[in-house]
Amino acid sequence: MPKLTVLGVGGCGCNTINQLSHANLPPSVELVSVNTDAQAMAATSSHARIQIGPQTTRGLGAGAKPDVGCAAAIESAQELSQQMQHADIVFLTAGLGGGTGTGALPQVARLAQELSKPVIAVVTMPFSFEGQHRKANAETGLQALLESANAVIVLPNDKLAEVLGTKVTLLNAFKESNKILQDVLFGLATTISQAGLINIDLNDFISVISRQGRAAMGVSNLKADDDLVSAVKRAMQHPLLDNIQLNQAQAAIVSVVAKDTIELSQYNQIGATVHEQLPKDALVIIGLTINPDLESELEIMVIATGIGFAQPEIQDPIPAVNDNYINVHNFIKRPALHVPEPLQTKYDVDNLQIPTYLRQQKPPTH
Ligand SMILES: Nc1nc2c(ncn2[C@@H]2O[C@H](COP(=O)(O)OP(=O)(O)OP(=O)(O)O)[C@@H](O)[C@H]2O)c(=O)[nH]1
Repeated sequence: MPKLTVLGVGGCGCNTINQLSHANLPPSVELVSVNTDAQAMAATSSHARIQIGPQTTRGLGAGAKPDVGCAAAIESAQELSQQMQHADIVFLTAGLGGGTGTGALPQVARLAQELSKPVIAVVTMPFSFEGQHRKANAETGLQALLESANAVIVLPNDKLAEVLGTKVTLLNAFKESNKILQDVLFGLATTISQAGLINIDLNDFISVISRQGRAAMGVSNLKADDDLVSAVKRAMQHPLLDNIQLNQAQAAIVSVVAKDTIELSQYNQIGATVHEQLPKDALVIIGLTINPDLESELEIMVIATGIGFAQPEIQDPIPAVNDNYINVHNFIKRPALHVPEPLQTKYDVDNLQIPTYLRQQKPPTH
């Protein structure tokens, strides 16, 4: 079974790993926490831990300096490479804007690239109220990452307030943002290892995710009397993702799970809707798995890759006051972000949930 290795780098990356470790992911997914901050990392639950840059940072974090994060990754390059060498696909995740994630993530992606591993990175951009300095750090880190990772999925933290409402707690908002990676991992791990009626194998995945650039990902399901075209579009436009131009995507992988009553016309419609959103010459791979016990009519997962670099958004939804105005950084520095209760959201949570067939799937036996 293909092995997916996920490295969460820095405070945000380790929060995500911690959350994933409670998510009952398939055994083919390996979770690794990577941090300069020894104390914060010790509180993260994962399969493996790598404290990077023990000489450079003495276990005390990178102090919001990306140069320090970068030096730490270089110092620990051997350990990082060893951890990734048996992976079939490498996932990287971090919050950009601080020191460790911003500086180390592009280095880790480069190491994975040297090992010829396909790399998907999922990163957050800081809230506007965290200030210009963090924002500029994050933009620089993102550019460096786009050069070394293949597919980069960007989640601007400002979208959390926009989509979830300003009353959502910070912990719940983070949980929702970290859940996107969880959905991707469930989708990928299960789809590649599952024999479908129309099969998607690891090589199909690699040919799609190897396209350099930004990426989009989403899942949705179709209930009785629902509109199929809207369900496909929902899977292609996750509300927490950065505004990206799907009409520039070079490739997409679409995994459809359906009851045995799926009609040929529905299958065609899914393909046609995905093609309509992408350039004419985009590579689209569609897999189909039949599951007679599915709760909904259909479940759709889409990953679109190779998207050109979108222009950064010009206006700040929340004006930055100064770098110390609200220090989210210190807030989230608390060890072991606990996993909060399910939250109420303004959008239709069902359409963003992990597909039922993935949730209900029993871990494969080796
Ligand atoms: N969505 C989300 N964003 C987070 C989370 N934790 C931190 N962030 C964001 O990520 C940015 C970077 O914070 P950290 O990950 O703590 O920083 P770091 O990479 O460890 O860097 P140093 O602490 O300077 O070594 C913050 O400015 C926040 O915008 C989280 O759990 N979820």
